[in-house]
Amino acid sequence: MTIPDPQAVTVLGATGSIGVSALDVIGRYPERFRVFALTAHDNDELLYEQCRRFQPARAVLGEDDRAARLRRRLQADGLATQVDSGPRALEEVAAAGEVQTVVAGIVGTAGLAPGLAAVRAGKRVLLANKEALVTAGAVFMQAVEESGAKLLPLDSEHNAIFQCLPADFHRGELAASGVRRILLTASGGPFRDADPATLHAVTPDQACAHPNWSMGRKISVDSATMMNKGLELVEACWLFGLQPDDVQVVVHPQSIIHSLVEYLDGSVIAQMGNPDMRIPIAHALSYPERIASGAQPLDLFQLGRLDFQPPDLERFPCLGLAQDAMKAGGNACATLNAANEIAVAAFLDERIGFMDIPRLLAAVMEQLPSVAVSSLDGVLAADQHSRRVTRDLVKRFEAGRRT
Ligand SMILES: NC(=O)C1=CN([C@@H]2O[C@H](COP(=O)(O)OP(=O)(O)OC[C@H]3O[C@@H](n4cnc5c(N)ncnc54)[C@H](OP(=O)(O)O)[C@@H]3O)[C@@H](O)[C@H]2O)C=CC1
Ligand SMILES: CC(=O)[C@@H](O)[C@H](O)COP(=O)(O)O
Ligand SMILES: [Mn+2]
Repeated sequence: MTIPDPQAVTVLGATGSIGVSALDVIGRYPERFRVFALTAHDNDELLYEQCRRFQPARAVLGEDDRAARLRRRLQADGLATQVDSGPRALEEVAAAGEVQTVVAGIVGTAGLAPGLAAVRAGKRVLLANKEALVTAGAVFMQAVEESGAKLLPLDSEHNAIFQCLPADFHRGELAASGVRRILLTASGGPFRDADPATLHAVTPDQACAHPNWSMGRKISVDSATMMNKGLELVEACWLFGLQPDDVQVVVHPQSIIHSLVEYLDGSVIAQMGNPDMRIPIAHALSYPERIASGAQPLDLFQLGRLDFQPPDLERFPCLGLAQDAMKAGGNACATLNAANEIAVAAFLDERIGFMDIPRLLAAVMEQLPSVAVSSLDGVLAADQHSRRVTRDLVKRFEAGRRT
C-alpha cells in the first residue's frame, strides 16, 4: 500500500482564532498535513512560534519591518522559511502550485483577494472569511464554478448546513433536493436578554464576551449586534444558492445545534456539537473522511435542555439591514459590510457607542442605495465608497457624543 504525501496547507490568518484552531487540528496529523505557508498581519511574535513549530516554506506579514524581524529570527534559528510582506505575497501563498488546501481565516474584506486567488487557482478552500462572500459573493462563486475549486465552509452554521444537506445537493436546487428551508441558528450574543435601555453604555470588552464561543474581536462584536447572523444569512445564500426567504434565523442560546435543514416531508436534520471550531475545521480538513478534532464529546445529560426563540429585529436591527441588503442585491451587501467593518472598529476604539453601530449602518444604507454591479472592481468601488461615507459619519457621531 502506498501512503499518499501529506496535503500541503496554507493558513491565511494563522495567528487568529480560526488560524490557531486550524493549526491545533493540523498539528495532530503530521502524516496527513504539512504546512506550506502561514500568514499574519501584525503578530510576528506568535507567527515566529508557529513557524518554529510547523517550519513552513513561506510566511507573510502585513508590514516590511515586522517581516524583516521575523526573517532575522528564523534565520538565526537555522530555518529556511521565506518571509515576505503585503497583499501580493498573501495572494502568492494562497495560489502557489505547491499548495492543495487553503484555510481562509483572515478577518474582514482583507481576506477577499487571497481567498479569491486560492479559488482561481483551483485549491481546496476552507472558508471562514465570510466577509469575502458577503462583499463579492457573485464573483467568488462564479470563480469557484469556473476553476473547479472545492469550497468547504468552516463557519460553524454553514459547515452544519453542509453536513445536513443531501450529499448530492446541487447549489440552488432546494425543492429538487427535497429541502423546504434552512434553519440558521444564532446564540443571540451577550446581550440577548439585556435591558435595551442599557445597551448604549456597554463597553467593547462586554460586547466581546460571547457566552459560548471564544473568537476574534470583530466577529464577537458582530455576534453582539447580531450582524454576524445577517452576514451569515448572506453567506448561506451564496454558498448554497438560496433566497433570503429560504432561511429562518432561530435564536438558540446554547450554541449546541449549529443549524438545521428542514425537508419537504417534515424531517428536520440538525448538526450538533460543543461550541469548538476545531469540529468544523477537522470536518473540512479531512472531508469526506472523519478525523478526531480534539473537541470534548457532547454530553447531552449534562446539557439537559435546548431552547429556541424567534429573533427580535427591533432589538437587533442589523439582522434586518442584512436581510434588506441581500434582497436589494447589486452592491448593497458590499456597502453594508464595509460600513460595518468601519463602525465595529470605531466602537472597539471607543469612538462611538454600541447602539451607534446599527444607527450608522442604517444611515449609510439610506445614503447609498443599491446599484447593480457586474465585476470585482465594481464591488471594490462600492466597498471604498461606503468606507469613506461611514468614516465621515463616525466623525459626526463622535462629535455628537462630546457635546
Ligand atoms: N473565530 C471564530 O470562531 C470564527 C470566525 N469566523 C470568521 O473567520 C474570520 C477570522 O476570524 P477570527 O479568527 O475570529 O479573527 P481574528 O481577529 O482572531 O484573526 C484574524 C487573523 O487575520 C489576520 N489579519 C487581520 N487583518 C489582516 C489584514 N488586513 N491582512 C491580512 N491579515 C489580517 C490577523 O493577523 P494578526 O493576528 O497579526 O492581527 C489574524 O491572523 C472572520 O471572517 C470571522 O468572521 C467564522 C466563524 C467562527
Ligand atoms: C463559531 C461561529 O461560527 C460564529 O459565527 C458563531 O456562530 C457566533 O455566534 P452567534 O453569532 O450565533 O452569536
Ligand atoms: Mn458562525
